[in-house]
Amino acid sequence: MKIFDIEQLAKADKVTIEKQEISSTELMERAATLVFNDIHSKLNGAQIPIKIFCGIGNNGGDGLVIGRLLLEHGYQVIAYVVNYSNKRSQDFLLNYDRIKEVSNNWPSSIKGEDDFPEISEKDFIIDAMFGIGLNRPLEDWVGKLVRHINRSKAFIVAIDMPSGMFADKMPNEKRPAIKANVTITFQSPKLIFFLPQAAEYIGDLQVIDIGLDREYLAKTAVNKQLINKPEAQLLYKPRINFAHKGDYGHALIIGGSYGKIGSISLTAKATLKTGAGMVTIFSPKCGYQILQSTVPEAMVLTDENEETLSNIEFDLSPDVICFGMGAGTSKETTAAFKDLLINTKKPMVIDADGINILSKEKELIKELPENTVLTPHPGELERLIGKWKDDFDKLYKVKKFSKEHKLIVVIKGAHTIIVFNDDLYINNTGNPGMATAGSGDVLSGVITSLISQKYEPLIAAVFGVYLHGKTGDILAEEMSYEGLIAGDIADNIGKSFLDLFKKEMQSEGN
Ligand SMILES: NC(=O)C1=CN([C@@H]2O[C@H](COP(=O)(O)OP(=O)(O)OC[C@H]3O[C@@H](n4cnc5c(N)ncnc54)[C@H](O)[C@@H]3O)[C@@H](O)[C@H]2O)[C@@H](O)CC1
Ligand SMILES: [K+]
Repeated sequence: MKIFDIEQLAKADKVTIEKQEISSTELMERAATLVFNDIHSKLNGAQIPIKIFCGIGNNGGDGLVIGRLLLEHGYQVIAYVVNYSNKRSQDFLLNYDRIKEVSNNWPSSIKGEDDFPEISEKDFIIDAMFGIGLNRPLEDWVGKLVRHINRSKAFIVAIDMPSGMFADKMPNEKRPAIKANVTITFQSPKLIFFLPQAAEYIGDLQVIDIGLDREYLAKTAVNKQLINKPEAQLLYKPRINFAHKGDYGHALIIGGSYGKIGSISLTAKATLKTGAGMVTIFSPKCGYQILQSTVPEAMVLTDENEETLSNIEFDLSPDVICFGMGAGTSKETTAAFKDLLINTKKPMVIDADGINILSKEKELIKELPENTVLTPHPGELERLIGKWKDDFDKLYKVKKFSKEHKLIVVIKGAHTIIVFNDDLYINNTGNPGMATAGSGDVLSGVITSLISQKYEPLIAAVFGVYLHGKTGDILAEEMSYEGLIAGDIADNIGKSFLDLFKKEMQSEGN
């Protein structure tokens, strides 16, 4: 799914109004009716106090339409107009008149702190103060109202965006924004919704298709994509009949140290389970027996050193090399990694201590082959590119790093983001159950495996992250978040392939 910029969305509204020959009021009615339908289906007529905070622009207009529809369906609604400016939008004014027609309780106006209503924990709040039109800091008293609403602990549904949130700046103490339980957004999610620092403001995200002009949406180029099943399906390369294991490549997994052999064992297993034709593991000597018994399908080569890697020599020609899991960052391992980089120019995936070594020995970064995939978790990323001010600054720095070194960076997190040049691919699978030891080692194996099967490294990273997360989602349903461990993900990657083309269950009666 494309993720559009705010300007593109505003343009899409305009184009839609022209091409569908509808008024902006009709488009607002359409959008707000869809939100109403959703809320109505969940509340199902429940007589709970609903308080709607409306701005004076079109986001406020949405709030008034939702309020009118709720009143017409017998809900208890109080609408407030947050009077932060005198510049009311046309569609706000029109809908202000319309809501008066269905209720004697006219919307009351909030002009300052004295007008703040009491909000109980049991209230249901609809936040329609600001949407994508917010373009300057909130006035002091409006910020206070936002904090007042947040403090209430009431259930909050934000329309289009949590009010106070800018599309390109993180909320913070000085820049307050509504902390919604649910954000219902129109047509396209906004990038900020997927950044970790915004998570506590967004709550559960729902995207509503309000029927903006298909042609405009299809033609307009974006550099941000959300990866769901339809996008992942397009990345899959079907297998041919009569294939043999050579067709799916030979992956070499290098890493491990005394006490950390499990990491490469997980990576190797995931590489095989994702479909690589052959896997060889290179580890310190102490890994030999463990690896031969835990991953019998893989071949094992060992370093002359017992406990850490010191000299990575092999007499084979792998299609891809994955380096770093459990390797440590000792002097000798660093030297061995350096030799490996200088002597081989195979496609590479670098994880964990591989990234830590690159962070310490920055000149080694230029030895990485173009399109190498790096898979840092936040701590590793910070060591690699330095501290960032906020998540936007982080993305800026990673894009710069990617362009400068021609590398693909997989920023691991709740929504893992794959960065290549200025392009962002935001993954939408995965769950908190996957925050478990070794989950990253498995991901490296999945990506390595796809490269070995001749997927382009960027596609391998995007598709691999999707499959890894999807497997976690399928397993969490079977075994809970708590019960899920990395080995389960490695063992069950096949389920995410099966799921790719599985027909969704028809609802009963269909
Ligand atoms: N344009 C359309 O056709 C549609 C728009 N829709 C809604 O319209 C919203 C955008 O509406 P608007 O562009 O009117 O903007 P908003 O309603 O988000 O903001 C209201 C207005 O306040 C002003 N403003 C910005 N920052 C301010 C501040 N800090 N203090 C005081 N005033 C400030 C701006 O001039 C802005 O136009 C969307 O988020 C969505 O909710 C939906 O109804 C769908 C259709
Ligand atoms: K809002």
